[in-house]
Order: sequence, then C-alpha cells, then structure tokens
Amino acid sequence: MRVPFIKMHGLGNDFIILDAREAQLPDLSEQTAAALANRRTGIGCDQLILLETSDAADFRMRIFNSDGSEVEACGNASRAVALMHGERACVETDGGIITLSPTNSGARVDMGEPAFEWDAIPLDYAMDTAAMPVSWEMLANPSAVNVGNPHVVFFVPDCEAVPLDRLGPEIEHDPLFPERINVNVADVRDGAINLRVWERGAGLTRACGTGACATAVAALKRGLVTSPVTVNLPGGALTIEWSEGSTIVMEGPATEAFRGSFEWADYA
Ligand SMILES: N[C@H](CCC[C@H](N)C(=O)O)C(=O)O
Repeated sequence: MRVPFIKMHGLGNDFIILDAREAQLPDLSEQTAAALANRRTGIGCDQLILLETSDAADFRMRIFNSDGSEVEACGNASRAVALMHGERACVETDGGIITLSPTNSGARVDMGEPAFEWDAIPLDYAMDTAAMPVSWEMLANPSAVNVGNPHVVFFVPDCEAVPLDRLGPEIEHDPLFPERINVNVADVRDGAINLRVWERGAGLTRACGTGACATAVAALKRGLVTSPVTVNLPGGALTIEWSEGSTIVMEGPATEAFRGSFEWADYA
C-alpha cells in the first residue's frame, strides 16, 4: 500500500505527518513509527504525527516519538498541523483538547491548562513540584509541569554550558519519573528565556514547543519573567502567554518542507 506523507517542521523540530481522516491506514505500531522516523534507514523525523477522525473534536492528533513511544502532546507539531489544516480547529490529543488557529506564518495554539500536582506530572512519590529537592550534578531544584506531556525544568546561569547530551538521558530515565520526562535547561536574560531540551523518546531537538510552554509557566510561577514571554530555542523563538488559572497560548512559525509517499510494507 502506497501512503502519502507531508514533511513539516516547527523551528527545526521535524515531523512526518500521515493523514488518515479520509483514507484508512493500517494500524500504526510503535515499531513502524520508529522505522519511519529513523534518519539512516527511514524517512527521518523527531516525531511521527497521525491524524484521525474524532467523536470528541474536529479531528484527533496522535504523536509518536522517534523511539516509537506514543505520547500525549507536541507543541511544534500542533502548529504544523494548524498550517496544514488551514483553518481553526479543536483537536483531540491524549493530553487533552487543544485549539489550533493558523496565522500567516504558523499558528497560535491553546495548549490547555498546565498541571502541577506531583501525581499529575507524574512523579513516583509526593514532593513540591515548584522547587523539587533533587539534583543531578549542577542541575538542582527544578520545577515539574505537565502541559499534556511531562516536563522537568532546570534554571541555570547558562543553558549552553550544561552537558545535556549526557545528563538528559540520565534524568529522562530516572525512576522518579514513571512515564519518563522531557528535560528542559533554561536561563533568563533581559526578560527572555533561553532554552535547550532533551526530549523524552527523541533526544536533543532544535526546538520543543511543549518544553517552551512548560519552561515559560515555571518561570512565570517563579516570577522570573512576565507574560507574554519570548522563548529562544536553538531553532528559533516562540511566544508563550499564561497566567494562573488560565490556559497556555503558544505562537510561532511552522513550515512545510516537502511531500512524498512510501510503501507501507517496507516499514511494517
Ligand atoms: N517536540 C515536541 C515535544 C514532543 C514531546 C515528546 N518528546 C514527549 O515524549 O513528550 C514539542 O514541540 O512539544
């Protein structure tokens, strides 16, 4: 079976998008997702995105990391799907309902409300998620926020100085995080956030939309910045708006790279 796809990215965080809303596709296994995402033997992406019909929203967006793991949220892909869909839409994800509003260069996405309770992150045991009494070498006293998916956020003097390629996987797989975790290291300068992210199931990426949301919320709760806040990632900048009790709104670019097709049997 020949299957069409669209290759898109949000600030260099890249996606293969499969659209099963009209044409039924075979069941997508985590093995097939990982094979398609493989940059050497497959098409290559950070996340694979599958669009399906939904009874609860305009459509459903499913998210598979490049290791094959299916997860709840993907901010950059939400903007890419908004641009592709071309009009305002409510979208069902495993992390809740999000609202997409295309702009002429990408999209504004309402990501829903963040959660802060230790068992909503989730953590393996109770603790204060605003300043967790844990550390990994120079990374200490983080915040934890769930923005549909789980994030831990460390504030440091210089995010470029952190050996994230080594500490990221160590923290991602720590037993404190029963569903693993996305690892954010950030510094704050001139009212803006500089952010690097080790993504659960995908590793270092050029940008992470949900990481930008979680880090902005953590910084706003600590009084380090004011809303709206610019978050500078290696791939570019996003703007995040949030205040206590409200939903998170993220705005930024999305880009279509190319369209193609592949033989499903080659990856099944
Ligand atoms: N790159 C995505 C994050 C994917 C999240 C995934 N790594 C997870 O396991 O939650 C974003 O822009 O939000």
